[in-house]
This record gives sequence, structure tokens and C-alpha cells, in this order.
Amino acid sequence: MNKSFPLPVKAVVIDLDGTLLNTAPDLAEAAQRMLRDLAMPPVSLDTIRSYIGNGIANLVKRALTGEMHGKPDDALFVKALPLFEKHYDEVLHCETRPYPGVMEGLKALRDAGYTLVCITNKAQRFTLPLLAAMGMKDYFDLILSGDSLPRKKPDPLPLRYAAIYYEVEPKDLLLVGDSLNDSQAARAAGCPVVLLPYGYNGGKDVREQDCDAVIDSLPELLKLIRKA
Ligand SMILES: O=C(O)COP(=O)(O)O
Ligand SMILES: [Mg+2]
Repeated sequence: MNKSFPLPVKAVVIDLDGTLLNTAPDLAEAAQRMLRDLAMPPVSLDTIRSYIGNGIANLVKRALTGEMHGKPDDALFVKALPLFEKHYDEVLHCETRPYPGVMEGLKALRDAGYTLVCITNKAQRFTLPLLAAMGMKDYFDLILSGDSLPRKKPDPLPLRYAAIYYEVEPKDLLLVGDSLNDSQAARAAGCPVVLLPYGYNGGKDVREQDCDAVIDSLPELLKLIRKA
């Protein structure tokens, strides 16, 4: 359904991995170190990139099985997850960088008076130090991580929570993301959604996705929205 631009918006909700930050290199390094500890063969950066989006536990299961919906042996998973988390703590912001235009876009959105929210499937123990290390944590009035609520994207719960928190309708919350998790969560919650093409959408082109617009960088968003 095509919406009329500029969209009236009360808050901008922004995804982390693949939208704000290119986290794949550090996630891949943590996965390689975990696999080495387990005497298992390494996995390429591109393959790990295709595993990102549904939280660390799913990324580890995929790295252990080589399948998107793989179910590793429980004993192996229980051993592997803490290894991954220890290594990800070590490399959390070694290679990770904001995508081009993200810092400029956050500043422009804040200067235009929009409330900014971050909703990610990444666990809070990584989300908060990572946003702080990137110098962007203070832009966000509310940060919901993958373990902040009982369910995470593509479930609509985090977006519904944000709408209630700000006492706005879901239609007034715009989600900016990089993957099917974001567009599905937004559609289920009744929120408009804009996608960026440079993130982690399982290797699929976001332009084939059900969304309201695709932009090349965050600053372009300001042309598509207005204060509601
Ligand atoms: O898979 C993750 O941990 C991160 O996913 P995100 O794209 O929601 O930030
Ligand atoms: Mg993402």
C-alpha cells in the first residue's frame, strides 16, 4: 500500500545491525574464534553475514550447522554459545563502523526534533556498550534489545511497546531497517517502514521487500518524513 509522502512521524525507530552499524566483521571474527575453540572448520564472512538478524543464539546455531534453521546438538550449542559471547565481548567494536551517512543522519533527525529509538535483536549486553563506543548511544531516548522483552523482531511486540511508551499510534512510528525482520515487524505492528539496501537481508535485495520506501543512506529519510 503506497503512503503519501512526506509521512507524518512522531518517532523514528532505527535497527542496529545492517542499518546503523556494519557489525558483520566482528560477528564473523567471534564466530571464527568459537569454531576454532571447537576444532570445527571456519565459515566465511559472507556466510556469517547471511546469518545475522535473528539474534546471537540463532547466529551460533547457523554457524554450527551451516543451515539457516539448523538445530545443533544441545550439548554442542550449550558449549558454543558462551564461547561466542566471550569472543564477541573481546572484538565487539574492533572492525565495526557506522555506515556512511549514519552519524550525519542521526544528528539531522535529532536537530529536526524527532524522538529516536533503537530496536535491535542484539542482546543488551552487547547493544549498549557498542552504541556507546560508536558515540551514538545518547541519540536514543529508548533502546530495546533482543532480550529487553519476551519477543523480538519480526514479532511486533517491541514496536507496540514503543508506541505505548510514547503514547502514540503505531502509524506515527517509522521503522528504519535492513531486513525482512524489520519489514515484517513493522507490518505486523501497523508501522510504516523504510529500508536501506546495504545491510544483512540474507543476501536478498530489499527492493523486493514489502516496505514503504528504500533509501540509500539515513540522511535521505528527512526528505520523506515530517513532524506529526
Ligand atoms: O541479529 C542480531 O543480533 C541483530 O539484529 P538487528 O538487525 O535487529 O540489529
Ligand atoms: Mg538489521
